[in-house]
Amino acid sequence: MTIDQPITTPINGALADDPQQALMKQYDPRKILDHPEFKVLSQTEVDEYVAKGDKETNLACCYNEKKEVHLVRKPTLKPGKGEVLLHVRATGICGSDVHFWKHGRIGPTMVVTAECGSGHESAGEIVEVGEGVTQWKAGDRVAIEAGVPCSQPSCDACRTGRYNACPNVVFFSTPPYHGTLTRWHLHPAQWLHKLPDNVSFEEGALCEPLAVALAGLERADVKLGDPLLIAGAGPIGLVTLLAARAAGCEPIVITDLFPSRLEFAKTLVPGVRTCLVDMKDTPEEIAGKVKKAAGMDVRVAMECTGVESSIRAAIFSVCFGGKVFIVGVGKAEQTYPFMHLSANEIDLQFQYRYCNQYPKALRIVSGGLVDLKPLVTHRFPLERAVEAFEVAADPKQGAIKVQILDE
Ligand SMILES: NC(=O)c1ccc[n+]([C@@H]2O[C@H](COP(=O)([O-])OP(=O)(O)OC[C@H]3O[C@@H](n4cnc5c(N)ncnc54)[C@H](O)[C@@H]3O)[C@@H](O)[C@H]2O)c1
Ligand SMILES: OC[C@H](O)C(O)[C@@H](O)CO
Repeated sequence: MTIDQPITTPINGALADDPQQALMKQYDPRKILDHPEFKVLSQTEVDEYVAKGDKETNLACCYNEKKEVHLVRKPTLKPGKGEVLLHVRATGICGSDVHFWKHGRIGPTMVVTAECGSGHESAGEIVEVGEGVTQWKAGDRVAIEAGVPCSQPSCDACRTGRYNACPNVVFFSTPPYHGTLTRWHLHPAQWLHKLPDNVSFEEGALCEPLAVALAGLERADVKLGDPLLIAGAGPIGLVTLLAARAAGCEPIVITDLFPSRLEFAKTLVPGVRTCLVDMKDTPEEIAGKVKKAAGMDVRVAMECTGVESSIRAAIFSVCFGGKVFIVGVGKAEQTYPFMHLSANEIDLQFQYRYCNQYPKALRIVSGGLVDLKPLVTHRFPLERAVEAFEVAADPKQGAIKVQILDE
């Protein structure tokens, strides 16, 4: 089933002889793009695969620099030393996947310059192990860690365990690296996490956004009984809500611009207090609503929108000595109320992905502290991944988490 293919041309200057860049070389996107098997598929060709009941071809979903999203046929590469080949069984569409499709970039460095495979919220089943892999066998069910750092002793970030800061991390579905929204995916054996028997592939895939939430709550140092604000009831705000409830925060106030998102939050966590934000509200007015809903100033605000006015509102919502923890990603330059921050000893803290969170996420889900299942509102087979993207990108569809499943 698998083909070995040498690297041909470099992309984005990613190739070098530096041992620290070995991983980037291993995941050089040109291995896929230059391969004779690689092909952008027309709808007719996709329909033919469906009509034949084909479950072998390596279909994947790519976005590109022309702001298109489509299915492609990819080569199925053979697992090398230390790698495994996975059958990806569930993948969630992340806001960043949609953003790369629609806008072609996130910030100055993550730029779509070619066909790029989407998806990094995935779980799957091992089908083949490469040389030297002893910890896994065919049939094992795993959550796929979305970012693989270089793990070189010369890398401070990796050596000290803060591997989200690794400058050479291969983060799947972040250009130039292809994603995990594909039928057959190669992955380093040590960056997989065994799914407990009572955790489904869908929940395993959701451990990626849960890892974001857990990293945030851990670094924000939230404690039992902390009054908490969560700004934004998108998937990240909602997994943060689930985890914050499990961590014992009380009261929790969640904000959003859409009543439907707040209603969803209430069904997810009964007892959560909600606060509808009007675009015309000033940050001080939003803070007034939040305090009224909480009945007090909150101690920590988990900001999950990245929107400047929402961050300002969070700053005005926290108590003296409180903290605004910014998970959301927004405008490159933003203005915050310096004197208010200073006179109230408010900490601002930021987050870039996560590290060391998957094992904890899986324990929490397996142990029943967090139920991720209700977050999946839409499911599509791999062959209909483009439709899945359209639903995820259209707010009128009311999706929370769209997942692509492959039997
Ligand atoms: N720091 C990280 O490592 C990391 C990781 C993943 C996601 N993110 C970021 O986290 C944010 C949330 O991700 P998501 O997938 O939930 O996004 P999303 O866009 O699906 O959800 C954002 C939610 O915030 C709401 N919102 C927007 N403006 C608001 C405002 N002014 N006040 C209140 N609510 C408002 C929206 O209605 C929406 O429901 C994004 O900015 C994303 O880029 C950061
Ligand atoms: O959870 C991880 C995030 O979605 C990624 O950092 C993404 O924003 C770009 O790589």
